[in-house]
Amino acid sequence: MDARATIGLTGLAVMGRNLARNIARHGHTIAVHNRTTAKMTALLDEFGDEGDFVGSESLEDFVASIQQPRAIVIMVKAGEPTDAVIDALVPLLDEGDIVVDGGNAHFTDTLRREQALKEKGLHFVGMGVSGGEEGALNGPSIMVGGSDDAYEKLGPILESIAAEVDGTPCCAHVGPDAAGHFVKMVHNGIEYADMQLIAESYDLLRSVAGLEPAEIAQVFREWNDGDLESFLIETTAVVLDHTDAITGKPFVDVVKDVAEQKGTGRWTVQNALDLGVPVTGIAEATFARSLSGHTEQRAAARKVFDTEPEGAPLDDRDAFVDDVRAALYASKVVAYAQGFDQIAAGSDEHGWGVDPGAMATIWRGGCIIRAQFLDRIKEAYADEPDLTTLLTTPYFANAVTEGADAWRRVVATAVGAGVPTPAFSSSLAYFDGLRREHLPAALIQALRDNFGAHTYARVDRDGTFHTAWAGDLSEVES
Ligand SMILES: NC(=O)C1=CN([C@@H]2O[C@H](COP(=O)(O)OP(=O)(O)OC[C@H]3O[C@@H](n4cnc5c(N)ncnc54)[C@H](OP(=O)(O)O)[C@@H]3O)[C@@H](O)[C@H]2O)C=CC1
Ligand SMILES: O=C(CO)[C@H](O)[C@H](O)COP(=O)(O)O
Repeated sequence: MDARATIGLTGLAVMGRNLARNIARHGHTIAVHNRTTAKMTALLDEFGDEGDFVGSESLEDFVASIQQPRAIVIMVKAGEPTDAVIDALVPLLDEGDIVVDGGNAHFTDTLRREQALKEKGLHFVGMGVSGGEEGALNGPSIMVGGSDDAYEKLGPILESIAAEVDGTPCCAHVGPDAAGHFVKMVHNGIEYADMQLIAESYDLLRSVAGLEPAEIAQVFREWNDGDLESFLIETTAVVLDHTDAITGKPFVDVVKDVAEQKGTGRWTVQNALDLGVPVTGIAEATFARSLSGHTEQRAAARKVFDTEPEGAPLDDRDAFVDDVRAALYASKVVAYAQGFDQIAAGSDEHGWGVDPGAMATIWRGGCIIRAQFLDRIKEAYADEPDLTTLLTTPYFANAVTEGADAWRRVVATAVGAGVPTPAFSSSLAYFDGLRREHLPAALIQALRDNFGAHTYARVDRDGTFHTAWAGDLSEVES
């Protein structure tokens, strides 16, 4: 077998197939393989003339067709399938070869795999890829974790196929081992929050303002001309404008209101709990998907609680629409600020040295959460690399301050009308929690000390104290 491919890719479903075409279109000879051979031959039949592909039916021939040191990208289902492919590949590889997992792996799996392959003299790269089917083909955002040596070989190929914004590729070496998959996980968490906020805006515009989907699509198109400009806002307009061919109804009305999830949002929340980072927007977005799936409970509740709250009539529909826009923007700022907090905390915990400004830079193009305001986040980190929170930087502070009254009116209106807005409400609560001088956490500490002698700190002196609640109420320093 002539080893002429500069890179190999196994796993030719939607993502892998398009990523392989993207690599080939950029002049790299690529070896391709899939467990089920038909996907490989279909790729060559349909798109073989787009570049230089080397197709193999067996994993042995696939590996033999790649120049050493080999770089092999795995694009298969995350979890056990990825382990199965790694286990089959490793015996066929040579020291110094690079195994790249481009799937949505849990970062702890990546830590484990990186360690195991390092012991065999192999590089393991955890690579987050965002952009869906279209991005994979025309330029995704790529978050690479792994050794410097591995990036030295892979970087030029990956940077050539990534999206570009202002001449900068949306691809970065995020840090060692699992840094890339960690950042991709949080990216997906932010994606959950972004989508939930958009969904809540849609619900309010429809249920409270009484707009039809096509009218809401027009609102989203207008919003996309301002600060909210982003892939998801633009895509929402496209989806809301779509009419179902079978029923003639708005497409959104024929889709079951049960949101599924593959795991990255849940992992983000689980990890945030471990790190102690309040990612309230992402958590509420994840729970909202779970709630939508509890169809039996929802049916039972609808039977019992079948009266809609009256709510206050809207005085001015246009003003309400504008309030929803401001609330959406403020809540979105909170969700991103929380996500960046989690990236910083994860990076500290694992010693990855992630540059948050670089993440904002590579998310500006190619990925699902690409948005105009990522330029602002990039600038904020350039001005102050060790930011305490994005929320207090001048641009974002101004955005939430200006939007705060509208945000409160929207949440109050939603509560009055019985329209659930968990992401709007929790983002506002987070903002208020941050900015208040005194939090009721003082009472929680006092209660903990009362029932469990957990101790507390005082506002007026250093030290740790306990009150003898069951005795004479005297205080002792502990
Ligand atoms: N879809 C998307 O928008 C995005 C997906 N991702 C991630 O990229 C990866 C690929 O996603 P996608 O293209 O959607 O495909 P899927 O996640 O649906 O995975 C299908 C691929 O996995 C292969 N596969 C499954 N089990 C095994 C196994 N035990 N051994 C060998 N191969 C196996 C399939 O081979 P076969 O054809 O033989 O069944 C097929 O090539 C996933 O990890 C996904 O999370 C990342 C970003 C976006
Ligand atoms: O990684 C992605 C985009 O960046 C995928 O689209 C992601 O799998 C979507 O997640 P879920 O299916 O949980 O909504």
